[in-house]
Amino acid sequence: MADGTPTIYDWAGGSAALNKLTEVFYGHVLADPILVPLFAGMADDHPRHVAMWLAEVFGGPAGYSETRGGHPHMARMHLGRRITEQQRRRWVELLMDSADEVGLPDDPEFRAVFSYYIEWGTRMALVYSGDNPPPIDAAEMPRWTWNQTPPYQP
Ligand code: HEM
Repeated sequence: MADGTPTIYDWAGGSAALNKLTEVFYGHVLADPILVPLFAGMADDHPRHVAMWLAEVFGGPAGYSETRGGHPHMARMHLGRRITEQQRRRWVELLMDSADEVGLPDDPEFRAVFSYYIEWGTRMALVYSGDNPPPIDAAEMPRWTWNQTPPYQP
């Protein structure tokens, strides 16, 4: 960032860390009875695309917008999937477990901002997946910054 504060992407460990996270996470998703009905047919490169998305949201390279269709494509991928609250909760739970498993930073500031995005993003995915999705092109790519919890750098 301009003032020298690392981006959330950098703090997380960059693309290598996010790819590791999504690889491990979707492994758990495919083994989960509540989530597998939604993901059984997912593309092999789905974990890599979600890692690209997260990188961009958290202040890293804009690869998802440049090569994958940006926010409209992401939103469209959730249309009509009828995600339930139980599935959303499990998705969050498995992602947080995976964050621990792959050793994402566990300082309170990083985890707070990470959870903030994941809570919002999963609720948006549920909204897009339901009966009255918002217009696909109305939203911009979300960009998450530290806000109230800048990293603690002694
Ligand atoms: C912060 C939360 C979320 C993020 C960042 C996210 C991200 C994404 C992205 C980027 C794609 C498109 C990948 C591509 O470009 O091909 C996608 C697709 C998909 N998402 Fe999400 N998602 C979120 C929440 C959820 C939740 C809560 C569910 C269900 C419980 C879900 C189910 C799916 C499914 C089934 C697909 C299609 C997978 C495939 O067939 O390849 N997503 N998601």
